[in-house]
Amino acid sequence: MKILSAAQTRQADACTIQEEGISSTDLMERAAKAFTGWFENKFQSGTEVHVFCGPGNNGGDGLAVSRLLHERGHRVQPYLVGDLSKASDDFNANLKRLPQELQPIRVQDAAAIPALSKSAFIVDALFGTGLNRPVTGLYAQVINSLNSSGATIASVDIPSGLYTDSQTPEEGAIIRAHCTATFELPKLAFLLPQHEQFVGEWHVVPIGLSEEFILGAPTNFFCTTQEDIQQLLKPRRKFSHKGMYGHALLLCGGYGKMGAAVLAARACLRSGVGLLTVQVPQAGYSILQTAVPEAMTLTDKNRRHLSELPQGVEKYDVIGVGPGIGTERVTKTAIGQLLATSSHPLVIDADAINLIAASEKLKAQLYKKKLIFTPHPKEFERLVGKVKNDYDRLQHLREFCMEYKCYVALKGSHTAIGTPEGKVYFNTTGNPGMATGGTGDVLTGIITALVGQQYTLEEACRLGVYVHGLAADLALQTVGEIAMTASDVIDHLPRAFLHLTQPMP
Ligand SMILES: NC(=O)C1=CN([C@@H]2O[C@H](COP(=O)(O)OP(=O)(O)OC[C@H]3O[C@@H](n4cnc5c(N)ncnc54)[C@H](OP(=O)(O)O)[C@@H]3O)[C@@H](O)[C@H]2O)[C@@H](O)CC1
Ligand SMILES: Nc1ncnc2c1ncn2[C@@H]1O[C@H](COP(=O)(O)OP(=O)(O)O)[C@@H](O)[C@H]1O
Ligand SMILES: [K+]
Repeated sequence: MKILSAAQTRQADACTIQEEGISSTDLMERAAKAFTGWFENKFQSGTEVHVFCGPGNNGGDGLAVSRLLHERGHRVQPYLVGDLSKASDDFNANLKRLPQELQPIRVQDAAAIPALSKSAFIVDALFGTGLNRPVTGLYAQVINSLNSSGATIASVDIPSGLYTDSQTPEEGAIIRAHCTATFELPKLAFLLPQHEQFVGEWHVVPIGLSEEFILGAPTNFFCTTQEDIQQLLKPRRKFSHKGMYGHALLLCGGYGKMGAAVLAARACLRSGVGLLTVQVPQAGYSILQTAVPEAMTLTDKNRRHLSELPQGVEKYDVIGVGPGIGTERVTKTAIGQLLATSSHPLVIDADAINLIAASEKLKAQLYKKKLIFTPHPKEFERLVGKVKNDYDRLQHLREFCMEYKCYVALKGSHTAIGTPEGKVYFNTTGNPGMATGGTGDVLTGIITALVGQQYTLEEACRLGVYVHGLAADLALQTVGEIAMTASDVIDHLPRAFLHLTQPMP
């Protein structure tokens, strides 16, 4: 699913109106109905709803929502905020359509807002994607007052004051919504951790914008949907054998961190790899053989750390390296050898990233390789330097991938997958139960297995990250967020793959 800019969203609205031969008021009615349906579904009926409307079309939506909620039996109070001399035509049309009983309150001073009960609902329709400067003055006072009211805030399209696709200036006030229903497509701002406090839980509500326009609109940003992933999955062939699903090598584990190798290996095997060899320091031999009998185990000459590559490293179809390996000098030498000798795809995680990040010599060896990096945000900053904010991080992600022609799965709540073409795919599965040691090792194992099965590097990243989060979402039903461990995620990989391979409805 594409993510469009604010400007493209306006064009999509205009194009839809022209294509369908409808008026902009008709499209607004559609948007208001979609919001109202979502709101009622979420909050049930009979509630007290205060709708705050700004002067533009977002405010117009608010007025239409007020009318529709009133018709459906809610106790509704609309508010008109600010200078109405500039009100949009569709705002005015919807103001006229308000029934007699709904007398709006004019707010020209934040003091005009009555105290709202904590059980009340606020619909935030002050500004949408047409915001063109930071919110200050009266509007900021209103926003601050609503934020501190304690009532539940539901934003129409986007929390008012938040920029859709670029950094909101610090001086601008922003609504802190509990939830947001956005029209047709997710907005880039929703996917960034720095906006969690503003956006809350968000949902996309379709309003039938022009498919043709969306299809042709250029963008670098996408959200991965289940449908996208189901189209990527390759069924196993009846006469296939293990040799057709790749022989993967994992270089993982170190003294005291052999669990990282076990987790990556178990996840790799649960993700369909044909054969798996794991090389661990000598101290890990019995651990691996006992914990993961399906994997072949090689030992390093070093007792505690990775220090060498196995013989015949070229025979493996893919190599996953990093979890638990530490940053000893001997390990750095081994990573250097790996980058120098292997022509096969590498999945590079954890301390392998840290070692590369700290060495210009190793970085210089990254060119012309088939590489996937799976850093968390700290590891990513070690690679690219300190970032200023989440937009800056995205820009660094795109530049790093374009420079080294590599893939990076930048992990987080919405893991962002950067590609050599400068595109970014945001993941939509996963939950905070995954914020626990070892879940990243699981991801390394999954992606390594998928590359081994001849998925392209891009497919392996998107599918791997999606199924990793899906397994955790399925684990929620039995273990919940608090008790979830990395092993629970592995244990739910079978259900996650089953879920994806079942026929689409
Ligand atoms: N187009 C369609 O058909 C559909 C659109 N839809 C809905 O429309 C929304 C977009 O509407 P929009 O483009 O009218 O912009 P909107 O967000 O209401 O704000 C613009 C107004 O605010 C003002 N203003 C801006 N920044 C300001 C600031 N910091 N402080 C103070 N004022 C500021 C600006 O005035 P000016 O810049 O001239 O001062 C102008 O008056 C979209 O999110 C969706 O909800 C849906 O109904 C589907 C159909
Ligand atoms: N709040 C969250 N919501 C969704 N996914 C999360 C959340 N926190 C962490 N994750 C996922 O969990 C994994 C954590 O990886 P990482 O930090 O490398 O852990 P470790 O190094 O302990 O294995 C990543 O895939 C990340 O996307
Ligand atoms: K809004």
